Amino acid sequence: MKILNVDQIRALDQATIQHEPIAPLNLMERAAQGFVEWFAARYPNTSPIKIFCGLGNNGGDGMAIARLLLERHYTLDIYVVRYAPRESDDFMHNHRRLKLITEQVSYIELSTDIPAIRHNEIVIDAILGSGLSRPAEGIIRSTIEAINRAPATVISVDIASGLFADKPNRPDDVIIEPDHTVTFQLPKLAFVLPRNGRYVGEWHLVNIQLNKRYIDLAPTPYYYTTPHEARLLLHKRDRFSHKGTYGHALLLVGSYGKIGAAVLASRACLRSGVGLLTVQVPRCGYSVLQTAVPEAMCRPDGHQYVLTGQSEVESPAPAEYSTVGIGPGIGKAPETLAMLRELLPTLKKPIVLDADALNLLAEHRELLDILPHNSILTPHPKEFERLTQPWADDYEKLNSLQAFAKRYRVVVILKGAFTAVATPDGEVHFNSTGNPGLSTGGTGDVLTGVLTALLAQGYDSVEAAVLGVFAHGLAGDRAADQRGPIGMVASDVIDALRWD
Ligand SMILES: NC(=O)C1=CN([C@@H]2O[C@H](COP(=O)(O)OP(=O)(O)OC[C@H]3O[C@@H](n4cnc5c(N)ncnc54)[C@H](OP(=O)(O)O)[C@@H]3O)[C@@H](O)[C@H]2O)[C@@H](O)CC1
Ligand SMILES: [K+]
Repeated sequence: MKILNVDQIRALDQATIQHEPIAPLNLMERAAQGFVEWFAARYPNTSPIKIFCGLGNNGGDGMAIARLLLERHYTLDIYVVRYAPRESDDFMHNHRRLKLITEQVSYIELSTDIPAIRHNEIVIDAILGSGLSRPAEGIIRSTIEAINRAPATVISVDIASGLFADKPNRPDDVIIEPDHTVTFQLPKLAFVLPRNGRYVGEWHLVNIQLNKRYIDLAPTPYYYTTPHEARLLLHKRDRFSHKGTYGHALLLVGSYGKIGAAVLASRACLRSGVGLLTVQVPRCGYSVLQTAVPEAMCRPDGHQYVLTGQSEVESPAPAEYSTVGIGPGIGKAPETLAMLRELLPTLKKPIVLDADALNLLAEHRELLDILPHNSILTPHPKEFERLTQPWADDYEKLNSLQAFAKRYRVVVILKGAFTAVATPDGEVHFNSTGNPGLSTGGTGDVLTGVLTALLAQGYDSVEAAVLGVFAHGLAGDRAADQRGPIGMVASDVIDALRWD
């Protein structure tokens, strides 16, 4: 699913009006109906509601929503924040229509007009929408502050008032902090950026049949992976396939005290459909791995405690495997750095790099230039910062992510809520699965195993990254259902992986 910017959203609105064709007012009505249907399904009881409307089209939506809620017999106090002399045409029309069925519309011009909000109330925020052109000031600011102070449930229409949809706010901007945002059809970039968490809450999409052709043609680097899209990426298994069909992966993982990471990555790789798996661990990990992961072949490293890449066991060179996954638990020993230096130039196919492999790249940046093109890097934000530089806000981080992936022709998976997959072509795919329970030791090792398995099976790097991140997050969601987000551990995520 595409994520469009504010100018495109406005043009999409116009394209829908022109080509459907539909009158602007009817499109607003459709948006309001969509919101009210969502609302009624979620809050069937008539809790008292306070709705705050601005004077633009977001306020117009609010006026129409107020009318539709009254028709459904909700108990409603309606407020218009009169911050300017100007009102949009569609606001005016819906204001008039509302006044035909109720006298009870109050106007907020001074702080003393702002009502007290009680804890059992629901606040609907329709003050400012995607037309925000400057930070909220004056009476809008005071109203937002009062709503944020209130102990009520807050639901924003389209976007929290005061939040820019596609560019950074200033740190001292006053923005609604909703429990839910109900937005129209497509997510906004602001929704998937971590620092906006409190200004978005849980967000929900309401389909209002905006012009499909415009959406299909609109250029954007930003996408949000839906379950349907993820499923389309999944390769079907051929009935006549055999284990050779699904590749032979090599994992270079583990060091003394971190053999667990090797076990997790290996188990996840096997649970993600790899045909054959060989795991190279330092000698101290040999018995552990052979016992904990009997399905994998193990080639013990020549070194007792860290990886050097040497092995006493006869086996093919890493370049002969379908792919290689390097990083979980490897540490940063000089021998391991030397291994990386020697290994990288020999590899021609994309590989997966994680954890200390990334930290070694950050400390020895010349290695970045010899990464096989289309390799997948899986940093968390701190690791990515070490690879690049600190950022002032999420938008700067996003630019830096896109620039890095393009420059080194790699796929970068920046982990977090709405994990971002940046491609060498400059696209970013935000993931839709996962939960805070995944912030626990070992889940990154699991992801490395998953991605290594997908590359080994012949997925291209972008598909592997988008699908792998989605499936990993979904497994995390299933694990959280079973165990709760606090009690779940990385092994639960492996057990919850499913590929159908
Ligand atoms: N696109 C779609 O698909 C659909 C969109 N729909 C709805 O339309 C909404 C967008 O409507 P919108 O463009 O009228 O914007 P909105 O935010 O209501 O108001 C802008 C007004 O406020 C003003 N203003 C801005 N910032 C300000 C500030 N800090 N302090 C004070 N004033 C400020 C600004 O003034 P100006 O910048 O011109 O000076 C302008 O007058 C969208 O969020 C959704 O709810 C649905 O109905 C149908 C489908
Ligand atoms: K709003």
